[in-house]
Amino acid sequence: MSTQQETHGFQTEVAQLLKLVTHSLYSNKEIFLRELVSNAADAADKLRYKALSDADLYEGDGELRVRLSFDKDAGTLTIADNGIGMTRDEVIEHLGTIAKSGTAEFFANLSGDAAKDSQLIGQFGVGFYSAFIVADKVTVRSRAAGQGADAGVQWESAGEGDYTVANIDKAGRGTEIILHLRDDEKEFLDEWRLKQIVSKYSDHISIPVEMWQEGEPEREQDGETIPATEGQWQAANKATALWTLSKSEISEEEYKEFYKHVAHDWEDPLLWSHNKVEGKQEYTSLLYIPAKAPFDMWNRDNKHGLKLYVQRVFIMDEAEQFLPQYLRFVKGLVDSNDLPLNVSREILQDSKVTQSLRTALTKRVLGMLDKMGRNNEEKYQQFWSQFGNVLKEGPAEDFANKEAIAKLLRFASTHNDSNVENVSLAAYIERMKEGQDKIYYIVADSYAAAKNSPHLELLKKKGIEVLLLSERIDEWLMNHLTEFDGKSLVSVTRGDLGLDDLSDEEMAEQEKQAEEHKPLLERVQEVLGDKIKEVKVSQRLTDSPACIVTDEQDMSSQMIKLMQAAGQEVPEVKPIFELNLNHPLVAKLEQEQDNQRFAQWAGLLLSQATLAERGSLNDPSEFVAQLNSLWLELSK
Ligand SMILES: Nc1ncnc2c1ncn2[C@@H]1O[C@H](COP(=O)(O)OP(=O)(O)OP(=O)(O)O)[C@@H](O)[C@H]1O
Repeated sequence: MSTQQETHGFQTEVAQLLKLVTHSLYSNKEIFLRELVSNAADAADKLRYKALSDADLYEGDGELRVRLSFDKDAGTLTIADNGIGMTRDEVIEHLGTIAKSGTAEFFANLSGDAAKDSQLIGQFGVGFYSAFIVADKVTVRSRAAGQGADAGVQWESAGEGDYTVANIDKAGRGTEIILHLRDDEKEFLDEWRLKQIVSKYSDHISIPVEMWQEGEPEREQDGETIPATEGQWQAANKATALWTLSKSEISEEEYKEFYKHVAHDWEDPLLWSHNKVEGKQEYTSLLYIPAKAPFDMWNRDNKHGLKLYVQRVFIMDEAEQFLPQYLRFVKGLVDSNDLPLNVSREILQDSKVTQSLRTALTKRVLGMLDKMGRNNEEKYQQFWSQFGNVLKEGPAEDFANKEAIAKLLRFASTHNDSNVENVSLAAYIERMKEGQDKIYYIVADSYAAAKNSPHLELLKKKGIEVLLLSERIDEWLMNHLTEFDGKSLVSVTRGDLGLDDLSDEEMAEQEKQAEEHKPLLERVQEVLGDKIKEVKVSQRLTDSPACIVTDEQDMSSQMIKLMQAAGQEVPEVKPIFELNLNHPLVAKLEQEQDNQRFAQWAGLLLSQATLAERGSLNDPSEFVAQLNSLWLELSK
C-alpha cells in the first residue's frame, strides 16, 4: 500500500543530465550495472560504519550484500541491497537533485554533439541516473536502517521531467532498484550476461553480488545418485576488497575497474600505485592518477580526497587530510591500521598518524609522477595537460617538497618553436650555455606575447633559452620558486639579467655607451619625471627601441594584474625604462633639439614599451594623442 503520493519536477540539471544519458551513453550501456552495484556497495560501507557505534542498525542482519534478480515476463531487472537505505527526504534530495556545485555551468558548456558530450559526461559521473540508459521506467523502493517497516519510500520515474514519491511498507532495510527495461534492452534478462558483467566490473567491491541459483532435483549420474539441492543465493563476484590482495594477484584490468568504482569515473586511470607498508606505521594505499580532470577541479568547494578505511572498514569518503591541495586530483584509498575505528574528521585533522600518512602519501604521489616523467614522456604530457596547473600550486603550498615538485614542472620554451609545455628545469640546465648560471623565464599574458616579447631579444641572439610562461598561475608559481638545483630563476622582465659573466666585452661596451650617452638618459629622465623610476641603457634589446622592466624589489606586472583581478589594492609600481642605443628611433630621439617634440617622442616610446609589457595603458587616450600629434608634425 502506498500513501502520500507526490509528484516532483526534477531539478533542471537532472533533467538535462537524463536527456544526455539516454542520448549519448548507448555505446557502453552495460556500465549501468556497475554504477548501481557501486552505489549498493557504498550503501553497505556507510551502514557498516554507522553500525560501529550503533549495532542495532543491523536489525539482526549483518551479512551485507547486493542481489540481482530478473523477471522475464515483466521485463524487469532488480538490484536490491541491505545497506543504509534512504528516508523520504533523502530520496528526494539524492535522486531528484545534483548536489555538486558548478553543475549548472557544466551543463551550459556542453556542445550538443553526442560523442563529445558523452566524454564530458563521463568526467561528471552520472551514477544512479545511468539506470535510464537501459530502462524507460525506474522504481526505487528504500527504507533507512533503524527505522520501522512503515518508513519505506517508493520513488518512480520515466526519466523525463518528473518523478513520484510515496510512503510504502518495506520490511527489509536497504534499497531496491527495479529497472523496467526498454524493449531493445532485454538482453540483460539473462543470468550469464549478468554474471559476465558483474565479474567484469564488480569483482572486487567489498560486498558479494548475489544471484539466485535454482535447486536441482535428485538425479542419477554414472550410476550414482546425486542428492537434490535447494535453491540459494550465490555470489557472482569475488567480493574481496582489491587492495587487501597482493599486487601479484591483481591484473591490470582489475586495477582499472576498481578505479572506476572508487573514483566514479568512466575512463581508465592513467597511472596507479598500490603499496602495503608495515613497520612503524601500518597501512595500505592504492592511489590513482585519473586520465582526465574532473569538471569541477577549479571549483573552490570541489570535493576531493581519498577514501579512508581503518582495518578494512570504510570510514569516510573524501578525506582531504591525507594529501595536500595541489594533489587534489589523486583518487583512491588509504586503509590504516593505526587510526581508531571511531575516528572523526575532527580527530583526523589533529592526529599524528594523519600527519605521517600525509607526508608518506605525498612523497608516494610525487615519486610516481617523477617516475612517469622519466619513463614515459607521452603519458606524462597527457598528465601535464590535465593537471599541470594544479601541480603549480605546489611550491607555494608545500615548502618541504619544493624541489621534488619543481622537477615535475614542464614549460614552453624558446628551445622549441611551439606552445607545448614539455621542457623540464633539468632539461633546461643541461642545455645551458657555458658560463650561464641562471634559468631565464618570462611570464606574459599569452604564449605569443611571451615569445615575441622584446625582453627576449638579446638572449635569443645569444642562443640562451628562455622559458615562456603564460598561465594565470605562473606568476604565483614563480614567486615561490626562486631556485632549482642551485641555479636561480630569473625573470627577463625584472632588474638585471646578470649576463655579466657571459659577455665581459659587451658589458664594458655598454658601460662606455651609458657614459657617452649620459645627456640623453638625463634628458629622458627629466621629461618623463615620476612616470618612471629610472632610465637605463638596455642590456636585453636588439630589435626594439625600448622596454620597461620591473625593479627586483617591486611587484611584477603579472602579479599586479593577478591582484587587481582578485579585487585587491596594489601599490603603484614605477617601471625602469630601458633604451636600446643602437636603435635608429633612439638615435633620432637623441638628435631632437626641440624640447617639446623630444618629450613627445620619449613619452611615445614609454607608452609603446608599457603596452608591449602590460597589454594595457593607464591612460590610452594620452597615447593616442601623442601618436596623432607626432603624425601631424611629421606630415607637415
Ligand atoms: N543503493 C543506494 N542506497 C543508498 N543510497 C543510495 C543508493 N543509490 C544511491 N544512493 C544515494 O543517492 C546519491 C546519488 O547517487 P548517484 O549515483 O547519482 O551519485 P554518487 O554515487 O553520489 O556519485 P557519482 O555521481 O559520482 O556516481 C548517493 O550519493 C547516495 O546518497
